[in-house]
Parts: sequence; structure tokens; C-alpha cells
Amino acid sequence: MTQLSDIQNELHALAEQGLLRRLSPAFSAFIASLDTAPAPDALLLCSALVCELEGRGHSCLDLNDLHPHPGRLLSWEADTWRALQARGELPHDARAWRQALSGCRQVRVTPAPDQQQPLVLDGDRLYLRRYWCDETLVAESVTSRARAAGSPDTAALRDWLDRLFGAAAGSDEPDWQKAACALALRSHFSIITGGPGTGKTYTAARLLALLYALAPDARELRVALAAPTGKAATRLKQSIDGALADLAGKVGELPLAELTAGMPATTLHSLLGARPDTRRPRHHRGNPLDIDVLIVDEASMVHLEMMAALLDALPAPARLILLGDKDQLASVEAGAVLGDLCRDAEEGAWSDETMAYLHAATGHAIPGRYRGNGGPVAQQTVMLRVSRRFGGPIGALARAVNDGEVEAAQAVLRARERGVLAWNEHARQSEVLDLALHGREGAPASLARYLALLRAGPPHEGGHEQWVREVLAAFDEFRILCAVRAGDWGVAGINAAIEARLTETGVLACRGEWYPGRPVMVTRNDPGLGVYNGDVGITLPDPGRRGSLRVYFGAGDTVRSVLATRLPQVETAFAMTVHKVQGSEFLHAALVLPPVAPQLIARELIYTGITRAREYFTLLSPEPAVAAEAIARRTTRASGLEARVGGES
Ligand SMILES: Nc1ncnc2c1ncn2[C@@H]1O[C@H](COP(=O)(O)OP(=O)(O)OP(=O)(O)O)[C@@H](O)[C@H]1O
Repeated sequence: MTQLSDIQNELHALAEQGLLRRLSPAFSAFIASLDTAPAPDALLLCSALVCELEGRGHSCLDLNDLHPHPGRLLSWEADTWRALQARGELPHDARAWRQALSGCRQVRVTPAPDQQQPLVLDGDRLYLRRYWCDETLVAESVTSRARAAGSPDTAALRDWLDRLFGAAAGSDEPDWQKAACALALRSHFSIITGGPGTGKTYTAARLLALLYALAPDARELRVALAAPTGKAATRLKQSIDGALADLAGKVGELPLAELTAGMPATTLHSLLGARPDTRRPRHHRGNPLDIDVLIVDEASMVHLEMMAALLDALPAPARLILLGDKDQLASVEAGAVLGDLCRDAEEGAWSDETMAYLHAATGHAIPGRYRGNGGPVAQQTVMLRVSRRFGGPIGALARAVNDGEVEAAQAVLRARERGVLAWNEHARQSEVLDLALHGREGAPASLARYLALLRAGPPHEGGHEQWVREVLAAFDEFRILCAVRAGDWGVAGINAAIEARLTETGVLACRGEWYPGRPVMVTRNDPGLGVYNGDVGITLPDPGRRGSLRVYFGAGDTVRSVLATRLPQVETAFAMTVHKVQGSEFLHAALVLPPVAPQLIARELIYTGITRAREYFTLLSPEPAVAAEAIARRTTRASGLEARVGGES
């Protein structure tokens, strides 16, 4: 057996203490085993760190982050890092780390030729090979698509934009929605970002009308809609269909309803043809998607690997339009693609050419403050700035949190305006359960209606499907959102406590794994069953087979069901993590924070939680300082994407 070096022993000790996942020292040992020469300490440590960071959502390790406070990178105490330093010979600055890694056969130093090394050093960033390839593909693909000229007839475009949005009035602020459509028409890639209710889908529907109106042959145009989750795809389709129906009077002879009748809306997984036994989907550059236009909603949830797979499968002449809120939480998996691509969205950073084009196409002169020298992606990005849904206290709270203004956020929460917002600053777990079962003063929405419908059961004669629909809709009125998974204040503890309370009070018999009324969230894609990670369904008796339970999923106007026992990968979903409710909205969202906030609880998580609430938002924290700390903290994810797409256009 090979003798472990001091650094390797220390890495194992850190894993024992829970400061590293066990995979990280194991990966480091694997890297060392690839060469007969002994691995230098710098390589042993960096390979463990790059693996660890991948598990925390980072695409790479930036060597500059190893100084002057390396502990911060992994939320370690300073002593932990000092102990590591004492055990090995570690470099003292980024240049020295680079030098130490450059000499290793396991590391490809770009632009040297690829010899399939497992690690890639690009500038000061060290990547797992797969992530470097994905990031390179995404950066190159979006940049070249953004540069590709869509050459619209500007006069015809202006005419259509005026029809769909109205002609330019004398306002100071441009019509951002119009600008977004104009830019999307100009090339093969564009981003429409904005907070909730800023009209991203409203704009996308008008964009579709424009694309059909300006296409040489509208009937030949193949358009698809997609989103990371089934729920988000269904919502997108419903909103787009609604908005298209409203356009009927504005599009003259264009048979919009007919043209969009069969337009598919799917999850990205099923669009790409994900397969359970391999990472490689059915569609890729060798077997591209048969699509001319793809609109992807909730793009903030799309992780790096998925975005790379999508761009690989989308033919170069196809137009990709990403919709999403750049300020929301990034995906659990590595990468913060939308955030990285939108780095200039607030400022515009538009070139003279873009400014002139927007003026000509929309009739609005763009104020000079939006001029800048952003890269090709920035030239194709528009941020919508006016929210039509979040004007009131929830909007004010979301803005304060997003801006990191702790005191302003606390003041809005404490004002409890019209019962819309409430903050239980010293919450006990039993109060979370009370809220879930009964709502609170000013915010009646809770699980009460859902439970009443379950108690009443389906009508005796027929009407089962209608009842199921009502149960599904009632469940979506309220949700507990947790910041963490484990412990009394995480999804595990809260779900168990709700089940215990419901059983105690005789409301539901939450015994065994499956029971009628158990809401579940699917935790693993199963294309065979047509269920995907994040889908939420309700367990109910099967009307056709006594004693048998099925899980019912709402899918737009239809309801699908799967035999409960065929769904091994699910968890109870009275409470869900904030990550898992992205793309969903509830009449009343209750965000629960733990007594001690780990680093991962930051502003983006609180903002995402708040913006899930349509009418009422409640914050519950056993310790008020945790909310303040989280709002003050920003999540940063190491990635090279922002730098790669940030160059001048
Ligand atoms: N220019 C506009 N004029 C009138 N109503 C608008 C306009 N833009 C958006 N709306 C309305 O505002 C509401 C929110 O718009 P929409 O759903 O498109 O926003 P969104 O940004 O997609 O929201 P979400 O974050 O939920 O995805 C809708 O009712 C829509 O019809």
C-alpha cells in the first residue's frame, strides 16, 4: 500500500471533520496515481480543492483565491489552513501555484495541445477537464451566435414593434420590452433578464409574433419552448398562450393561433433526449435539434453542463433566447451561467452601433448612460426594469434584499404592511407548523384548504379528475421554503414535524412511506416514467384499484399519474428547499431560516424565496441576526465564463 504524504493525511482528517466531502481526498489520490513521479503537495491540495469546490457550485479553482485568506474559499477557520500549510510545501502566491502545477503531467496548461489530462490550467484558473470543456463551449457558442447577424429589415421591424407595443411616446426611459425584441431579431442569441413580473413572457410572446411576421415562410418556422423543470415549462406555455391570445387583434392577417397551435413546451432534459444510463443526450452536434427558434425560461436554473449540452445540440443558424432573473439563486450544480452572461445587464454597456440600431428599430433614443464597451453578449442582453406584479411591499422587500440593504429590508418586514408581509424573528418550530396549518392574521393561505379537500374526498359519482385538480391547486397556495436540508429547521425536520402533527391531530394518517395526501417531490429524472427532478405531485387513492395509491402531477390543463410504488426517488414536499421551488410561485410563501447561517445562505437565496410569493410572504427565523447576515452576504461562484464573454464586441 502506498504511504500517504502529510498533506494527504491532513486532507483525510479534514474529511473526517466534515470540512471536505470524502470524494475530495479520494480524487486527489486518483490524480496522484496517474503519474509514477510523486505528486507535489500543490497538486495534491489543488486537486482536492477543485473537486470540493465543484460540489459547492464552482466551475473552477481561482488560484488567486488561495491568498490572502484561503480559508474563506471553503468557510474554514484560519487555523485549518495554517495546519495544512504546516504539513506541506505550499506556494505563497498565484504565480508560484501556477508554476508548481505547470510541471505536472496530470495538468494541461492552455494553450498547450490537449493530451486528455484530467485537470486544465487556464490562466490562473484550475478546472476539472469536463468543466473547462463545457465553459469553453458555452463561451464560444454564445459569443459567435451573438455576433451572427440576423439582418432584420429595420423598417419592417419598427412597423411591427409599433403595432405590438405602441409607438414611442415622449418618455425618458426607453421601452425595454421593445428593445429586447429588437435585439433578439438582430442575431442568433439574446438574453431577456428581469425580476418577477417585469414582462419577460409578455415580451417573449410578442417576439414570437414578430418572428412569424418577419419570417420568409412563417409555416416553416419551427419554434420550441423549454425550461429546466416541468412546472416552469408548463407555466411558460400557459403564459405565452395567454399573451398570444391577447395579440389576436394586433397581428392583422397573421394566423398566429394556427402557427403556434402545436408549439412544444418541454423540460430541457426531454428536449435534449436525456438518457438514464449516460451523460450524453440523444441530441448533440452530430444529431442536432430540428429547431429554428428556442425560448428557454428560468435560465438562471440552467447549470453549466446543461447549457453546454443545449448549445452543442442547437444548430448554429437557430435562434436561442434566454429568459430569466439574473439575481436569483444559481443552480445547485456547478456554474452560474445566466449571472455570468448578464454581468453588464444593469449598465447596458452597449456600443454606438447597438445604440443606433435600437433607436432605429424602436423609435426610442437610448440615454447615453447605457453606452459602454460590453462584449458581444452584452450587445444582445436587455434588462427589463419595470415590475407589473411586485409594486407593493413584496417588491420593496425584494429590492432591498437584492441591493443588500439590511436595515431597509428589516424595516419593510417589520412594518407588516396590510398583512402582506410578516417576520417572526424568534420563531419556534411549532409556530412554523401553526402557520402551515392555519395561516396567520392577514394571510389566510395555508395548507388548510388542501387538507379540507383531502378530508372531503372525491365526489361519489364521477368528478375524480376535477377533485384532483382542485387538490393540486390548493396545495400550490402555500409552501414552506427552507434554506437548508438537514436539522429541525431544514426540509427534513420540518417535513417530519408536519407529518407528526397531522398524524397526532388525526388529519392525515402519515404512516409508512406512502399515505394518501403525501405531497412528494421527484429527486431524480426518470424519462421512462416521464417524471423529472423537481416535479411535485400528490399521493391519492387510485379510483380504479382499491387500496392502491397513485401520485398525481399537474401538467397544464392535464393531470398525469404514476403508481406510487414505481417512484422510488421522491421526498415529502410540505417543505422544500428554496433551490427546488425556483420557477414556482405560491399565493403565500413562508421562508424558514436556521438558527445559524452557513455561508450558502446569502442574499440570492432570500431574494429567490421572497419572489416566490404572489400575495403573502412570511419570514420565520429562530435568530433574527441570521436574516441580516444572509442579506449582507453575496454568493460568488468561481468561473471563467464572465471573463471569457466580457471582452469588447
Ligand atoms: N407592457 C405591458 N403592458 C401591459 N401589461 C404588461 C406589460 N408587460 C407585462 N404585462 C403584464 O404583467 C404581468 C407580468 O408579466 P409576465 O408574466 O410576462 O412577467 P415575467 O417577467 O415573465 O414574470 P415571471 O417572473 O413570473 O416569469 C402579466 O400579467 C402581463 O400581462
